[in-house]
Amino acid sequence: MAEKIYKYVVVGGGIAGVTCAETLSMLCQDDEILLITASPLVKVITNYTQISKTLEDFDVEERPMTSVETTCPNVKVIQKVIVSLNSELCVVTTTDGDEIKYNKICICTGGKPKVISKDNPYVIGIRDTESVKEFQKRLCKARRIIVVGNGGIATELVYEIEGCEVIWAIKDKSITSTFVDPGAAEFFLDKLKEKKDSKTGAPSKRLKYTTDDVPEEQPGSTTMGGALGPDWVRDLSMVGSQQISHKVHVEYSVEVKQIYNTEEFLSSGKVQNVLEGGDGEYIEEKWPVYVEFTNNKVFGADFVVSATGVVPATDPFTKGNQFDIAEDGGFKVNDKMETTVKDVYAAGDVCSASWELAPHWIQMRLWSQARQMGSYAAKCMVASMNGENISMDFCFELFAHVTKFFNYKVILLGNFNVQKRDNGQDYELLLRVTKNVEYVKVVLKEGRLEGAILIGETDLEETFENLILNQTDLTPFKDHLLDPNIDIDDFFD
Ligand SMILES: Cc1cc2nc3c(=O)[nH]c(=O)nc-3n(C[C@H](O)[C@H](O)[C@H](O)COP(=O)(O)OP(=O)(O)OC[C@H]3O[C@@H](n4cnc5c(N)ncnc54)[C@H](O)[C@@H]3O)c2cc1C
Ligand SMILES: NC(=O)C1=CN([C@@H]2O[C@H](COP(=O)(O)OP(=O)(O)OC[C@H]3O[C@@H](n4cnc5c(N)ncnc54)[C@H](OP(=O)(O)O)[C@@H]3O)[C@@H](O)[C@H]2O)C=CC1
Repeated sequence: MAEKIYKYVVVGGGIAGVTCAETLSMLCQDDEILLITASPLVKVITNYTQISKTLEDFDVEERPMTSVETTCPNVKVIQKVIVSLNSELCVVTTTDGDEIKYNKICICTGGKPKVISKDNPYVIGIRDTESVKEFQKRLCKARRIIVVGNGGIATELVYEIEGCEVIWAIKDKSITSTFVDPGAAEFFLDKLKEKKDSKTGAPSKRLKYTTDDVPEEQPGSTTMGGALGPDWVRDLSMVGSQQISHKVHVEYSVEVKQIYNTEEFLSSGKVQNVLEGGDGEYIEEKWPVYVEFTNNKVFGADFVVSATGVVPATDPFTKGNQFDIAEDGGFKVNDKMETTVKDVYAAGDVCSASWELAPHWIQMRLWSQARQMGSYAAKCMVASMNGENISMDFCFELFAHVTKFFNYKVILLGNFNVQKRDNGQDYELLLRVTKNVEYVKVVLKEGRLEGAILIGETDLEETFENLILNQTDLTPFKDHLLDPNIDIDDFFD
């Protein structure tokens, strides 16, 4: 019998992989598509709505992997971990020695948390459902934890945790710096100090599956499940062991210098630093772990959460293959989502966009981009198979992200933090702030809109999106752009 060769293979059961497989299934209804996932639960997008040209909203559900076969009958899903790729022979090998042949393959293996002091038992990272369970198990007994990092996970955690003191250690001079500017950070600070009565927002109505509902993971497998995403904190109990509501201390402009266990610390001769740096009231207590920061202050805690970003999970594929790897560790992909190895595509957190990026688009490892890349990669694979040309998807024209921080709606558009700075160009910032209600910042370059940060219910997103895309010269209207008494939609009609 002839050896089976799959025309299309997709690796990864996260948003990028599942979207890629679903799109392939739709485009090639006569072909069998193989989706290989290490995790028994896959991530599926539901309730997708396009809010505007580039802004999108959707829910994400974790479902048993077989659900993809139900909705896409020409997709076969198997739970296996890929350990190597032979790109010459177009074969991937799994932990149990199975060899799978492909014509075209898309790697969507996501990322792993970039955990500081990875082997320290008191330091944990958060990525998937299992790691959150571990976090909750520890939190319910904890009186104080240290959260290191200043991005999405840290921001969501420090806002949600109750009944446990949080020391939030950040490298920067302002909070949430991966997403917002210092002005918006200041706007958020009130919420950080606010006493929380109970969880705000409606509980998620989504179905929840756990790994107990599905077959066991393969023995010996350490591969993680898909990354968590929007709303991951909403249904979770984030309560420690103390009778306190919400107590966060931000330690600014620091990095971790050293981590000690109790014995190491007590014999280190640095006990005095706790008195100087921490709240003196805790000096009598013994903590399981002590963290010394670069400002020489030391804080004791029950455990440390390292929310310090992700490293693309390229490992099993790189050995013996000539992949170009970007500085951030991802597979470099071109404008057709092709890696530098023939017939190998990559999408989602595992890849690094290495085409000439549109002026108002940046890559951030986000749920929406995983979906967009997975879908576009599938289209590129099919176009290549059919010898057709394909133009870049419109979603890569403008960076657009909707999320929620400190219970505010947050919309980020374009070059919102002047991440892409043209040297020699003057950028002008316009601001409109109403304390506890909204924060609006726009970035102008030569009178044209470059980007915007919209916090609160501003209703400005669609107009600003158009202004960035059209590059309208706003010089004559600049003074009215953020005037709350002017209906900006009418202004530009
Ligand atoms: C706590 C948390 C909160 C987040 N919140 C948001 C948010 O609010 N908004 C937002 O936009 N983004 C958010 N993100 C980011 C978002 O979740 C990711 O960008 C996105 O899910 C990445 O999808 P992916 O498919 O590329 O990778 P993943 O979801 O990581 O999926 C990778 C898949 O590959 C599989 N795999 C890995 N290695 C192998 C292998 N060797 N063999 C076979 N299979 C393998 C894994 O099991 C998994 O199924 C959050 C991330 C985290 C961790
Ligand atoms: N609502 C949303 O949109 C959310 C999105 N996410 C996404 O999930 C992924 C994982 O989240 P997260 O881990 O928070 O990653 P992020 O990339 O959002 O943030 C990581 C943070 O850790 C800092 N950092 C990196 N290394 C160190 C270090 N050694 N010591 C101290 N700080 C360090 C980074 O600073 P620097 O940048 O200076 O290196 C950055 O502030 C990200 O892709 C994120 O975008 C997560 C939660 C919510």
